[in-house]
Amino acid sequence: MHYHRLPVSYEDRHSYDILIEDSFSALKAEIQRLPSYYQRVCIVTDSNVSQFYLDQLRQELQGIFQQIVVHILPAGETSKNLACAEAVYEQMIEARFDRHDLLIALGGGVVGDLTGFVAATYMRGIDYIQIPTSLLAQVDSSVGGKTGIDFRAYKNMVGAFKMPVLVYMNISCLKTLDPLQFTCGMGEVIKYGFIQDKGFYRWLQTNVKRIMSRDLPALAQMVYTSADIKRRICQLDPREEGIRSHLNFGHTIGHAVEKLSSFRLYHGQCVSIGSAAALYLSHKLGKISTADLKEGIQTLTDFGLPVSVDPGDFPQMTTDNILLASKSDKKMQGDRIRFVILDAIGQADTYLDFVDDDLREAIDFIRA
Ligand SMILES: NC(=O)c1ccc[n+]([C@@H]2O[C@H](COP(=O)([O-])OP(=O)(O)OC[C@H]3O[C@@H](n4cnc5c(N)ncnc54)[C@H](O)[C@@H]3O)[C@@H](O)[C@H]2O)c1
Ligand SMILES: O=C(O)C(=O)C[C@@H](O)[C@H](O)[C@H](O)COP(=O)(O)O
Ligand SMILES: [Zn+2]
Repeated sequence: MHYHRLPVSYEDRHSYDILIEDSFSALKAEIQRLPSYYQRVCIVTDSNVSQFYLDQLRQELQGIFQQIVVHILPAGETSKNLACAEAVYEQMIEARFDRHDLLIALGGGVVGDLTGFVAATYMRGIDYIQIPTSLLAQVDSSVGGKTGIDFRAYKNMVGAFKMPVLVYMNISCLKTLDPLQFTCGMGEVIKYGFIQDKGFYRWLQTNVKRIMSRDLPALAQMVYTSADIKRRICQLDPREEGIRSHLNFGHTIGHAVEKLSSFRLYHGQCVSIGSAAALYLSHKLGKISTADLKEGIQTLTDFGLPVSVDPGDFPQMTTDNILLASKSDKKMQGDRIRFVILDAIGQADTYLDFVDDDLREAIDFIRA
């Protein structure tokens, strides 16, 4: 049994726990430990995850709630929009949900971000629990309370910070994740090595086989270390006023590529491509060696991640379009991009002084 409890404290007097388990069996007790009593719950999930885990979750929740409502979204990024959020509001209004009821997000980052956003906005805010089932959601999106939706294909353009009351991870769920989606999660995992923890980066490099074969103890260690790194950063800076921006490593050009692919490329793949560009720029500044750059690219590749886009597959991915889209992400300071670079492997910083030609060079590096 893998059992870890990681408390996340924020804004002086608030906190929630992250539970890392290998089943759902401790969930009921964890909900009963929460300080509030909830009459009703709405489980938001998607069309894939519901087939694997909805019945199990319902069983676990028997006897805690007077009513269990379920909302199933079509799986995938194209559901992370206002219309899908509205459909959840409608169902909650029909079932007469009020602020004392609860939402549960059962699924990947799409379900988690959207459910968190509904929780932040329904009647000006109700409680929600994250039950992340994808690797990406366990290592990243379920922690830290960044919630939101895409708006007119702009990634996460509308959203709110809303902390969950509990994050419950069952790492056994990772067994049913398809290989491509598993790889996507690795894009965010490797990010933690790059920005924060060289020892973890080395551990990942020496454990590729165990991780890719989903050896449960290896996954437990990896999910724990990742969630712990994210937890520590979010505790220091819950609203991204400083160090939390380091979690955006790979995301400026990554979000641009994700948008221009019309979400045909997955978030984790785009983070990997964006990381390759950010490694290139860190090298250009003389912060990391040529060997570090090559090794970084190799590490991403070893976990099956892409490090470039083929403009033949995506004709709209011109250098200028990627540059323009990078500038329309949320990380502008005046007319300059707040770009996350590495000072060294395991140490991130932000840099404001890239000119368009620097960025074009990095974009050309990832346009294979
Ligand atoms: N809020 C944050 O801090 C944060 C952090 C990182 C990413 N994100 C967001 O998260 C989203 C990406 O999350 P994702 O990669 O989990 O995508 P996702 O939610 O679309 O899940 C990926 C796919 O895996 C399926 N799936 C999930 N768990 C499964 C399981 N256990 N077994 C079988 N299938 C399963 C889903 O149905 C989906 O088809 C993006 O929208 C991204 O912007 C948010
Ligand atoms: O939690 C954070 O902070 C992150 O930046 C984590 C990222 O992996 C995640 O993709 C996040 O949603 C990006 O945030 P955004 O503000 O750039 O949309
Ligand atoms: Zn991300």
